[in-house]
Amino acid sequence: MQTATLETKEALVEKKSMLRINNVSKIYNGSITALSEVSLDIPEGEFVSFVGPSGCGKSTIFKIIAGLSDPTSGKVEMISPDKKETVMDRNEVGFVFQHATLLPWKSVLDNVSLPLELKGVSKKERHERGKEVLEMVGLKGYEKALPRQLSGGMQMRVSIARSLIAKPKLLLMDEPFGALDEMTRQNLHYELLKIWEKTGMTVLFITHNVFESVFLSTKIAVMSARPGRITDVHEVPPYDRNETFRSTPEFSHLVGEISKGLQH
Ligand SMILES: Nc1ncnc2c1ncn2[C@@H]1O[C@H](COP(=O)(O)OP(=O)(O)OP(=O)(O)O)[C@@H](O)[C@H]1O
Repeated sequence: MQTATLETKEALVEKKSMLRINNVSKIYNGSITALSEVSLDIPEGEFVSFVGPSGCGKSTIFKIIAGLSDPTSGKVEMISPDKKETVMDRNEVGFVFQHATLLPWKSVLDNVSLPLELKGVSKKERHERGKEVLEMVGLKGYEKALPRQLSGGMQMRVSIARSLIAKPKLLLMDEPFGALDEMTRQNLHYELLKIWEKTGMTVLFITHNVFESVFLSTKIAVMSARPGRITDVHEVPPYDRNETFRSTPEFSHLVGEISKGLQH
């Protein structure tokens, strides 16, 4: 009798798709082709980075996924894990931008709770949940602080906490660490990976930093200059995401491959 090893069994269980980008093109003002026939299938729970030159349409893809912009042709399907039908429910999508965009007059807790306030959730409930997500991003004790009293890295943590409060299934992060210094950025890499592992969310992440993409992702989509196309998709093998990984030959090899792909 043949018995499959654990790895073989796991390989046989195909991961469910969470997002299907089908032949998406986007032409702005009838003349600027930002995206040309972009297709990508993203299984549930993946961490996918998009790297590519400035202006290749990375933010445009995110806007289309979030339903903030319509594709000129093609479609994006988001498959909710909880429901049978294919849905594109904006409530299940969280967004984090490069700048924290916090309201300066509101406390950290009120900033984080804002999405629930807008939905009419009671103060007691949204503050409870706000405290939970602040703890997740390592900001317990800063509930009453104002944004100006925090460093850039801490403000970004608040922004991440705010995106988590509605428990998104899919988190879109558009160069969230681009404005931060290297040490802060690396610390946030660990925090983000912990959150990703704990929540099981699918994360899509835009970055110009190839090292960052290799460190964080399970999959990396490399894009060409305008009109943006996906030219390569790299799978990052499972590994322990710790400091040692950054100095391994596998890490350097992947960084080299992706950097080469970006030059084409
Ligand atoms: N609303 C718009 N109207 C017209 N052109 C636009 C609009 N939004 C984006 N573009 C153009 O579409 C192309 C893709 O823009 P997009 O912001 O998606 O690229 P990107 O890869 O995210 O760039 P960056 O890395 O610099 O942020 C660019 O040439 C941009 O100028």
